[in-house]
Amino acid sequence: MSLLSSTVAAIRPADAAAAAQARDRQARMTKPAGSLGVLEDLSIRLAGLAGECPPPLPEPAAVAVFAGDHGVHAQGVTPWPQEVTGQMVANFLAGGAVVNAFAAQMGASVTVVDVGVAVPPAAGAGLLERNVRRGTRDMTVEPAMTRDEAVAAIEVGITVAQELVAAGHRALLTGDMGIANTTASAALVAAFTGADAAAVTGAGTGVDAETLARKTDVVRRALARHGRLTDPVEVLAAVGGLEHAAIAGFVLGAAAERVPVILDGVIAGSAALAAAALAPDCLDAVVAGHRSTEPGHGVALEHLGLTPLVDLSLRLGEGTGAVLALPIVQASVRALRDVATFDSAGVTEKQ
Ligand SMILES: Cc1cc2ncn([C@H]3O[C@H](COP(=O)(O)O)[C@@H](O)[C@H]3O)c2cc1C
Ligand SMILES: O=C(O)c1cccnc1
Repeated sequence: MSLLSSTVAAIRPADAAAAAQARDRQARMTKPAGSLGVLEDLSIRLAGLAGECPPPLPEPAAVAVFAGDHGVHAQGVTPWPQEVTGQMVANFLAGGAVVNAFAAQMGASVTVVDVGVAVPPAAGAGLLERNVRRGTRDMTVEPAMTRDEAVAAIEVGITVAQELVAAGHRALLTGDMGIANTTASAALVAAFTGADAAAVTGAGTGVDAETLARKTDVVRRALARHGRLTDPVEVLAAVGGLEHAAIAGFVLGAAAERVPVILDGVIAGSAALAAAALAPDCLDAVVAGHRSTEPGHGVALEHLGLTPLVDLSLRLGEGTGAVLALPIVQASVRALRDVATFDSAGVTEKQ
């Protein structure tokens, strides 16, 4: 059996008994019932995922930044040159990017994975070199990847998740780097949700009105070029990116390991649509870290039935929004684990 098939087969639904235990404990903790709002639901979900109440604290945490380039860059969908992807990979490794600063603040490690960079930096300390090909093909002309390339990139993501869990991590966070990848993200969201190109295509790194119109047309042409696709791997291969495929695999790998995975922005949201189409139960492991300003991100989250934890008008990627949500996820478990009950603390309950 392939790694993808065995991983999908290993994904099981949440444990209802552990979730019920967590729900019961939330009602007995020394606070008015329901007063922790979304954090109560989150702790119940994480208990169901772990199959025990309380679940393990989601730490240590690891961000995996998957980097890849895009043939659709040739269509003028972003003002940034393609070589910025590889240059930013070097910046992540040197600790100089925003995700490094946020990860240092939150006590998370940063792992950088070259799954499809066109011009990678010279082999540097710490880079996971798992390059499947040096960038995708132009989706407006032909499928961005072959099916085999898409599966290989998915399996890179699964393997990285397995390696991080084997190293002791108990929270996985998605990160991305890939100039032009908001175009592929928009195409994936449209393909998986049926939304119109105009409803899911956004400004990305900050394109002008003319570029946004061209980008929307590129997404529309790519969707028309590939027709209606139903198989999730075919969708990824047609209009996705190597980092999208790897992030889909990373989500599946985390779910199979029953470790929570916190999603970043539109790149992760669009990749999660593919993961959920391959194994719907993987969503029990998924936490939406934040909502980015990209319109396709809100559409993806709604389709997945996920509520983002923070909404700070970020539009960066790299894993930054996922890292900001990490302490909220950790606090939800800490409360379930450490807060006394009315009985144990001798606090009188309401009449
Ligand atoms: C310096 C720099 C750092 C970044 N960090 C993340 N992105 C983000 O922007 C890119 C997607 O936007 P678009 O589709 O408009 O090209 C991705 O690489 C994403 O991670 C960056 C972009 C730049 C330029
Ligand atoms: O939603 C995101 O994460 C995003 C938005 C713009 C550019 N890069 C990433």
